[in-house]
Amino acid sequence: MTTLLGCIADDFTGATDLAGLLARSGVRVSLRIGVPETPPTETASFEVIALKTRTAPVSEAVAQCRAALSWLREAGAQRFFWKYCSTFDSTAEGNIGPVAEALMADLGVDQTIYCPAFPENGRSIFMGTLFVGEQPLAESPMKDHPLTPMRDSNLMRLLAPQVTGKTGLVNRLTVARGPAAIRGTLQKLAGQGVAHVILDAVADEDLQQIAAACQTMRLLTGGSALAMPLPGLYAAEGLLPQNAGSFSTPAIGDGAIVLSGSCSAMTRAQVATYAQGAPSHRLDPIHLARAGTGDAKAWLAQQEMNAAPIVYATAEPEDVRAAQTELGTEAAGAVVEAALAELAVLARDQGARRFVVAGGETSGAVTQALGVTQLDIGAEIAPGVPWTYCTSAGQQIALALKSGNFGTEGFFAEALTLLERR
Ligand SMILES: Nc1ncnc2c1ncn2[C@@H]1O[C@H](COP(=O)(O)OP(=O)(O)O)[C@@H](O)[C@H]1O
Ligand SMILES: O=C(O)[C@@H](O)C(=O)COP(=O)(O)O
Repeated sequence: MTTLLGCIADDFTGATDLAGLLARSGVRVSLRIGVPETPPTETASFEVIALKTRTAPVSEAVAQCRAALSWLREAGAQRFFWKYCSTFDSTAEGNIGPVAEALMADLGVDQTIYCPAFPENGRSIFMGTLFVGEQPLAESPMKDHPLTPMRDSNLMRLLAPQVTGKTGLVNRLTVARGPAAIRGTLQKLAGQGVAHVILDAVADEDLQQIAAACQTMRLLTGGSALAMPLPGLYAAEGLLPQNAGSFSTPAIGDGAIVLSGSCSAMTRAQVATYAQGAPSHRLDPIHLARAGTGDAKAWLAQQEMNAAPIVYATAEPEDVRAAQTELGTEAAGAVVEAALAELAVLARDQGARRFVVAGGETSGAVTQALGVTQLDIGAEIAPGVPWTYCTSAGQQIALALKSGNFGTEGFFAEALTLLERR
């Protein structure tokens, strides 16, 4: 099937979030892990390529995203979506802006839009300022993120240093006036040479108006919620074939494991809740760096996968800072990611078939270690977190890749229960 929308996501939880929101429309969404090594053959109307580029060096992120774009164009896509985090997670150099500029250059477009708003999960944008719930981004727990601490809430100030072109804003007052007003302002800004336009959105209705105004643009950028209206809009354009449809859920074995490398406020609460009722093992990055994974592997070997144990490195901000001071930020993250990836493979070999993974970088490491290349999208557990299905070493498995900030306190148990009921 010819691909209508080709999407590139900068991390794995972001990719499943996007795929899940597109799949709400009932269309089949295919998610590839990394840029496929073979040319596109059996493609879906909506293709998402998951990359692990959020904190990669700029040149590497740009090269991977351009390769993904090229594969998606080969699959027939004419329109593209660059998905990044609803909290605009990025470093001072990128990679949101540099990737957008590279994709624009490859597609020959002069302007694109940026809208990370995800109202259902409390992310809204007003006058260019990004809010998490009622707090400006830089006052939210995102200020303490281990890899991308967000210390400014103004999207124009965050984006401007990441791009070479001019930045501008379509504010909420214009967005509320609907697609014609939005298009008019975008054209006016284009006349002033503004290439990178941030759009305010505080509710799903705003995103619907923005998507309707911009659905024919070759490149859109933003959070998953901006893409959610696109299948409906494409159907109204007569672009969606009748048989674009869905996929049937496979049977999955009972063994389960929860792996958490996210240190977000929500994940900390989720780990504390789940660990009260399940076997748990905490990973300490300093111990891992000195002594390796021997203790963790020995603990795991004694666990029944039917008891759905949890292994976590999730820690309070002061403990994360202590590990980073001792090991360096990158090395502290890497040692945890490598340990959780190794344990995921051992758990699979011990019979785990359902994997709940918390954290975007963590999910990338685990999914890659499990040798997964493609995911089908199933039921949504919480807004932006679907169950996904794939094979690993010849076994049918299910993965729930949870963004650090998503879900409520009972998420881990809820995820496993939802799968049991199906
Ligand atoms: N105790 C810890 N100390 C330092 N870094 C940690 C610790 N626990 C996890 N990390 C690292 O923090 C990062 C969390 O990022 P990620 O998995 O993307 O979570 P989130 O989805 O919350 O952003 C990962 O690189 C992880 O390995
Ligand atoms: O847009 C979002 O918030 C998520 O889809 C996302 O990108 C998740 O990133 P992590 O919080 O790093 O898991």
